[in-house]
Amino acid sequence: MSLVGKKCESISLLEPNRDEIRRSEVTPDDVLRLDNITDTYLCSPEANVYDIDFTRFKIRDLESGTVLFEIAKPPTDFGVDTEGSEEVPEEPLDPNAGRFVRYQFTPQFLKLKTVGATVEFTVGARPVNHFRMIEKHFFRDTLLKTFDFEFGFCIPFSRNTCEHIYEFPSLPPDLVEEMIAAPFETCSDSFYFVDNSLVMHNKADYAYNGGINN
Ligand SMILES: CCCCCCCCCCCCCC(=O)O
Repeated sequence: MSLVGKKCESISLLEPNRDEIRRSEVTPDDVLRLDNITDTYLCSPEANVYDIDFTRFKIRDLESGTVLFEIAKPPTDFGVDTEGSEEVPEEPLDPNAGRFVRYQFTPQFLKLKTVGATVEFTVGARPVNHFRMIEKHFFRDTLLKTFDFEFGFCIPFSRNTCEHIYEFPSLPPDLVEEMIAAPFETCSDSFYFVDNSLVMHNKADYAYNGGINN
């Protein structure tokens, strides 16, 4: 299927296969070809039939070891119902909650050469084969770099940790200045595939003006 440019709204799903897994038609090759940030999410939250749940994320500078960002998901959040007698899971109001992250870094971040991103995640009852993330970073209409990371195989009900190495692209100084001056116009799409089927799509945007008049 063609997913060229920003016109990515109409994504259909195949009929459930014999395992009743709805496989997305969006392939790794489709997203590798994208030359702009998508206007929409290319799969629904329900596409995550493997119950992959990111529980911890850390970014560190590999040269100095400095931790630049760290977040951990609190244990499963339960609310109390109006009777106060029984705990019931809270329903998120926005179905896309948790699919978008906003990062605020200082200009020094753009001088880094390699960053390690450690992610911890759990998986549900199904074995997860060929878990792969393709992540595309853009500034405005310019593709800065595509990262393609393999998580490999995960056994059912496992908790997994791995660190992926981001090698920064060489950015011209005038582009760096523009990125610093234009907070949140740098953004990324992260596409997660299991067995070449899109199961999750997350988005992020970035400001690199931390510490400058703010
Ligand atoms: C400036 C272009 C290269 C940028 C490399 C950025 C490395 C930061 C890794 C953080 C990505 C997290 C993405 C997410 O949360 O979905």
